[in-house]
Amino acid sequence: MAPRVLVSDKLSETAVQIFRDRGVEVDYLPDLGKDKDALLAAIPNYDGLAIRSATKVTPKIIAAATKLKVIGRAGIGVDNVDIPAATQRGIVVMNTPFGNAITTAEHAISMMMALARQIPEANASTHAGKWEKNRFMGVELFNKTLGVIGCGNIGSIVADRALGLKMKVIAFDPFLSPERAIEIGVEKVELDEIFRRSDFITLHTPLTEKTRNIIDAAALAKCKKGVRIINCARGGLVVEDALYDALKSGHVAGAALDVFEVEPATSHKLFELDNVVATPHLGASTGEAQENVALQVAEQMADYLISGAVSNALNMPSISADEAPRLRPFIAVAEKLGSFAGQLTEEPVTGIVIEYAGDVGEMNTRALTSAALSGVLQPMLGTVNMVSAPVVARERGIKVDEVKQTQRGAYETYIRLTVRTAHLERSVAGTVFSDGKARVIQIKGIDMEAEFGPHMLYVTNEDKPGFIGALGTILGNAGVNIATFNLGRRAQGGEAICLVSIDEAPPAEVLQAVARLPQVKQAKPLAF
Ligand SMILES: NC(=O)c1ccc[n+]([C@@H]2O[C@H](COP(=O)([O-])OP(=O)(O)OC[C@H]3O[C@@H](n4cnc5c(N)ncnc54)[C@H](O)[C@@H]3O)[C@@H](O)[C@H]2O)c1
Ligand SMILES: O=C(O)[C@H](O)COP(=O)(O)O
Repeated sequence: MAPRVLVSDKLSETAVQIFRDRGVEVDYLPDLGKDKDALLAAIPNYDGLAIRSATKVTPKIIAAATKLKVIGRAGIGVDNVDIPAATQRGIVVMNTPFGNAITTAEHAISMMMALARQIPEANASTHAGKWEKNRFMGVELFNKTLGVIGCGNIGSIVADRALGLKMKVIAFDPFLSPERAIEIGVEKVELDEIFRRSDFITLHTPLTEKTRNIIDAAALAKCKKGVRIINCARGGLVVEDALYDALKSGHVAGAALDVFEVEPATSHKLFELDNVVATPHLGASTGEAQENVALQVAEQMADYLISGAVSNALNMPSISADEAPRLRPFIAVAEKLGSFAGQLTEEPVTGIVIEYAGDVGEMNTRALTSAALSGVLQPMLGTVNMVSAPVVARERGIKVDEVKQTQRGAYETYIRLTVRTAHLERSVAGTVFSDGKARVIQIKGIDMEAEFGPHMLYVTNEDKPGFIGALGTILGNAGVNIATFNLGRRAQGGEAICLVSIDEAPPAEVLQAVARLPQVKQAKPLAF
C-alpha cells in the first residue's frame, strides 16, 4: 500500500506534486495544523506529516500518531516538534537546514532598515494623506555597530550584508571560532560587549534553554541608550515585558520583531508602541525560500517512506537502507562519544580527531564521523544533524581528521574521539560489545568500562581515600539513586575519573556539594 502523507501547513504545491510523482499519497490541508482537535483526529491515518511552524506536534499528537514514521519540517526551527517524544515512538524528524537562510537574513536586514528610517510609520502617515516630513528623522547605518547574537547560517549572511552597508559587525556565538570570525569579517566578542557597544542588535540563535530570555531587563540596562533590536529568530529570546518597558522609557529606540513568545500574536501590548515594527513570522516567506524547502522536504520524506534512506534527520543518523542494520550500533556509539566530549567543552572547538581501529575501520566511517561531529556540536547548536554537522564544522573552521587502522587491539572495535580547543585536548574512546550496547572504555587515556545512561555524573578527582564514600553519601542524602558506578585512575594516588549513571538529572546543589569535596577537580552532569 502506498504511504500516505498529510501536509498540515501552507507549503508550495511543488511538495504535493513531488509526493505524487514519487508514488506517495498526499492530503494537502494547509489549515489543519492550526486546529489541534482536527489534527489529533486525522493523524492516526498518516505515515508522514509535512509541516512549517504553525502545526504544533505535541506529545499528545505523537501518542495518537500510531502509523506515523516521519515528520518533515519545511524550514529550519523544530521547536514546534517534541523531538524526544517523536524519537521515543521511532518517528524520524527531519528539517531543511539551509533552504530559507538567505531569505531570513534579508528579512532581518529589511527590518533593520525599516527601524532606522521608520518606514512603516512614515508609510502609514503618508497613505493617510499627511505629509509629515519633519516627524520622521532617521539614523544612518553607515559606521554603526551591529551586534549579531548567533553567527551560524543566517547570522553570518546578515553579517555579510551589513558589512556591505559599511557597518561594523561584532558577533557573540560560543561556537564561532576566531578563524571563522576573521574569515567572515566580524569581531568575535563576549555577550556583554554586544550589549555595551551595539547600535543595533540582531538575534540569530535557536531557542534553547541557554538562549531563552538572552535579552532580559538586565541585558537591556547594559545596552547603549538608543539601541535598536531586531528579532527574526524566535520569540522567547527577548523578554517582551522588559523590552516594552525599555521602549516606553526611550532607553531602547526601536524594536523590529518577526517572532513572538505566543504565535499567532494577534494582540500585544508592544503593538501600542510607534517604535515597534512587527511582521507575522515572515522571515522565510519568499517564493524562492518556499520552493527550496518544499522541494527538499518532499524529496526527503518520499526517500524515507519508500526506500528507508534518511537525510537531514535530527534524531536519526543518515544512512542508506542497505547499511542500516550493521552500522546502527556504531553510529550510536560515535554520536554518544561526540556528545560526551561536546557536553564537556565550553569554548570554541578547533579540531576533532576520530580514530577507528579493528572491524569498524572497514565500515562506512564517513557516516560514523558525521555522527560523532553531530554529537560534539549538538549540545551547543541544538538543530545540527548528521548531514549538516560536517558542513557546520567546516564553516566554523573546525579541523576534522579521520584515522583508520584495521588491526585489532584489546577490543574487536575501538573508536577514539579527541576534541581540541585553544586551551585543551580531551579524548574519549568507546566500543560496541556483542550485546550491541555502547561502552565508554577510556577517558583522557584512563581505562574504564561504563555503559552510557540517560543521566550521568562525570567527576575528575585525585585518587585519595574517602572520595567514593563521600560522593555516595551526597547522592544518597539527596535521594539520587545510583544505577552504575565506574572508576578509573592513571596511577595510584594520581588523576582519577568517576562516571556515575544516576536515575535522574543531578540537582544543582548536589553538583555543588560534589564539586566542594576536597579530592574533586571537576563535576559535570551529562545526558544521553
Ligand atoms: N523568522 C523566521 O522565519 C526564521 C526563519 C529561519 C530560521 N529562523 C530561526 O533562526 C534560527 C537560526 O537559524 P540558522 O539557520 O542560522 O541556525 P544555525 O544553527 O546555522 O545558527 C545558530 C547559531 O546560534 C549559535 N548559538 C547557539 N547557542 C548560542 C548561544 N547561547 N549564544 C549565542 N549563539 C548561540 C550557534 O553556535 C549557531 O552558530 C533558527 O533556529 C530558527 O529558530 C527563523
Ligand atoms: O525556522 C524556520 O524555518 C522559520 O521560522 C520559518 O517558519 P515558517 O516555515 O513557519 O515560515
